[in-house]
Amino acid sequence: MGSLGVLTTSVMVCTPLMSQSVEQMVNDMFKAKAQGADVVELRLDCIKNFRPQQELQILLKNKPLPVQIVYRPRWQGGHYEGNERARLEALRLAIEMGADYIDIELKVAFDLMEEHRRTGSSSCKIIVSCFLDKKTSSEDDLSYLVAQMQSTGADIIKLVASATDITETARIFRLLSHCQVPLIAYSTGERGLISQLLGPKFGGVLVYGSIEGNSVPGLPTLDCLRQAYKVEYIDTHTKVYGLISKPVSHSKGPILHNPTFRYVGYNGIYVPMLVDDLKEFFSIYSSPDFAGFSVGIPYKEAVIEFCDEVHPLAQSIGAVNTIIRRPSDGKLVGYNTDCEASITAIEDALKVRSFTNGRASLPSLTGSLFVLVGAGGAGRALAFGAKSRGARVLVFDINFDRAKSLAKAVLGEARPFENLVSLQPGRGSILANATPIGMHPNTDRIPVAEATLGEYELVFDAVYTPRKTTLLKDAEAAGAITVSGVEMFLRQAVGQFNLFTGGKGIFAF
Ligand SMILES: O=C1C[C@@](O)(C(=O)O)C[C@@H](O)[C@@H]1O
Repeated sequence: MGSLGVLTTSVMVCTPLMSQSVEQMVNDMFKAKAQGADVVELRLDCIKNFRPQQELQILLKNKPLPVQIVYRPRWQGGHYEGNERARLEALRLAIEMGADYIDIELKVAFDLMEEHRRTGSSSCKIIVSCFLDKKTSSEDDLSYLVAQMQSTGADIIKLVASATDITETARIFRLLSHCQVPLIAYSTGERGLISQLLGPKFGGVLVYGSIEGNSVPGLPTLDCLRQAYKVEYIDTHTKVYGLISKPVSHSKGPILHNPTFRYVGYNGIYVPMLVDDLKEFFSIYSSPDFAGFSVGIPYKEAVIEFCDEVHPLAQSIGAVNTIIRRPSDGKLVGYNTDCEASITAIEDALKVRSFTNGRASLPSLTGSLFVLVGAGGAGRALAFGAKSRGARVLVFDINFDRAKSLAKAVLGEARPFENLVSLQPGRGSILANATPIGMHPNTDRIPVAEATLGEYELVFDAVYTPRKTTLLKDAEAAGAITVSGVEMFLRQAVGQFNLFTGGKGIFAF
């Protein structure tokens, strides 16, 4: 097992503040400090009717931690629309007044740097920055820009590119690894999030995090960076694990796997990966640094094609939710930890009910009717689990062919989705939802008719955000035993964690 990453003192966590008034900006600086920021970026261009002379003084006098001053013009994606001379004058003033860092755009950097060198006795460090808008830039373009920024003599350079696909972020990692000058580089948006989280592994000097309640897409919160990811422990040896999914932001995987890695002293990080194209993804992130993956909706079946080997259970289910890059030969090996996770969660709930009712015999699924809604990756795992315990599986899916094919594989039955609302399953049946119906943000939907819920002995929902879905609430009201997707989530994650760390039986239920 790897050892915990080395505590790096070089990575700084910075909070961009876009407050609209100076008072709010000062308040937010204190909030950022309390939440773990090392430095704040003050976006002067967001302050309404900003008056540099008076207001810079207030900001710099009251700063509780080092500040980066940014006065971003419209032509670089900011809000400042006024005169360019006045803007540069404000930046000069900030240097004189004791700003710790000034951010200047590449286009104006040569002149300002020259002036700073001539007059410069100040300790203010200059960040030369460049923002690339929507269109994707080639790696050569990016390297050229970095070289240009470096040639200004900047203390730090900053490059921000938008990412239309997670694979574009790999360019950022290569730039970070090769740059001679301290480099801040990241891709924006949800697809670029890993550039923030993994930046320190590849040599990035700064990670951005937002204060609670001011969330920005693609920007983790300070609390998340400090508590879940512990960015200060990420080093070049840190192994990367990620959840490949779309959507991905609902996952609780990062807040479960990261602290657990640390708890057992394993130098790993687990990050959400919003993937659009599996083929492209696996071809780009093929290095041993990317040591393993969880697989979420909608990719659990499709991902099999990209595995070099598939564990027999996952092969028979036809769905993989865990992939390990085998250290000895780099091959991708697929597993399924969903199947045992979901079935044992259901069995344990039945056992608990049986004990509390004082029944002598242990309940079993043998012979029960198992009504499954959703024949995707999670549904397949449930169907195979139920079948292995001797249940009769009845499958519904909006895609009837998909339902039929799963029913055939588990010697069960498929019925058209429209029939689900009128299904009368009979007492003692089990209902399992394996569709995203009811998942955040569309939490008020349920996959079956509420009136039929009273017939089920147990209702399971694979959805775990929210923890208690509307389906589970209604089922509980109808008297059924309910099993939350959180149970399945935790159990599959334990299986995954043991595979990731190679530490057989570290945790078990
Ligand atoms: O179904 C799930 C949940 C999950 O997608 C998540 O949300 O973290 C992770 C998957 O590995 C697992 O099979």
